[in-house]
Amino acid sequence: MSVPLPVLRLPHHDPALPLPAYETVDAAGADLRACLPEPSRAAGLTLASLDRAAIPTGLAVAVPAGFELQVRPRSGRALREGLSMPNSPGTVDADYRGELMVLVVNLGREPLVIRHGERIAQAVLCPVARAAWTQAEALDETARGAGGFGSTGR
Ligand SMILES: O=c1ccn([C@H]2C[C@H](O)[C@@H](COP(=O)(O)OP(=O)(O)OP(=O)(O)O)O2)c(=O)[nH]1
Repeated sequence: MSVPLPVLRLPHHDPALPLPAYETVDAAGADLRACLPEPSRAAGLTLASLDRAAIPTGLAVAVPAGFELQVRPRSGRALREGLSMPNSPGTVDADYRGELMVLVVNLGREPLVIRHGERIAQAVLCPVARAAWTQAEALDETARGAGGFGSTGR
């Protein structure tokens, strides 16, 4: 299924950077690139261990109603360096028109550098079902009941 997703290059977007793209035919996520502010473009942005930052993409999107865009970490740098997202998966709502941001956290022990133009996260377009929250007096019974948190197999 291919869903049109309008994407705007904001005025500070670096035109040399490509729009998000799927790297393989069946990739679920399109990679998002860091679009750093001009002063940090040459050196990149250094994140100390356990530091967080909101990384701009320079892009805004209009997610169609009935969908959300999930922003997720990429596995490679997560494994190698601990580059993660404190809000993973980030939720981009269908009515959001601000800049698409990637919240990152350095879970590694060493500082890491986010470079301008680097692919720092991936965006997955997902259908959303909205719940009609209705107050109830009782819930139907199930075999699991209130068991959870490792209750099975004991
Ligand atoms: O990784 C993310 C997460 C969110 N957003 C944008 C789009 C989203 O629609 C908006 C609000 O996100 P969220 O609902 O997660 O934030 P909140 O803390 O609940 O704030 P709000 O009260 O604005 O909803 O921020 C991003 O650009 N990247």
